Amino acid sequence: MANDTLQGLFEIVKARKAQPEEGSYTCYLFDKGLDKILKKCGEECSETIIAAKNMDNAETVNEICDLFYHLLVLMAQQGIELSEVEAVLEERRKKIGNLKQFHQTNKES
Ligand SMILES: N=c1c2ncn([C@@H]3O[C@H](COP(=O)(O)OP(=O)(O)OP(=O)(O)O)[C@@H](O)[C@H]3O)c2ncn1[C@@H]1O[C@H](COP(=O)(O)O)[C@@H](O)[C@H]1O
Repeated sequence: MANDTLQGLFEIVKARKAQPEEGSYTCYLFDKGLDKILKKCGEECSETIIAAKNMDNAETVNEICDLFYHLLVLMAQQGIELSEVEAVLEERRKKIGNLKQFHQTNKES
């Protein structure tokens, strides 16, 4: 579900890059270029931290959505596919499982 939502948004972001559209905020970011996109990622990250420190979950969720969106714009800008991120996460998931098993085995012996 979350995967489909991110994938759907990413498809729109990539479509904006391929075919600029009037009034599109995404196109505005691509026009400005990498430095602007990186600045926005930094800002949204800071705003997420502030919202979380304020214990405001509704605001934190909003800021996480802004951050996800800007990260997807960054990925499109750099030619990174969502499948590359998923593949790394999937590899890590396997490794974490192995590590737990390793600690468990060591404790028992
Ligand atoms: N998910 C988002 C999304 N999240 C955040 N934002 C924009 O990110 C900006 C963040 O707000 P800020 O106040 O930090 O920035 P700002 O002052 O508006 O802009 P800057 O001058 O600082 O760049 C807002 O303008 C939001 O509208 C988004 N803009 C677009 N999308 C989605 O992207 C898709 C394409 O949108 P368009 O490119 O606008 O057609 C649509 O499906 C949208 O839902």
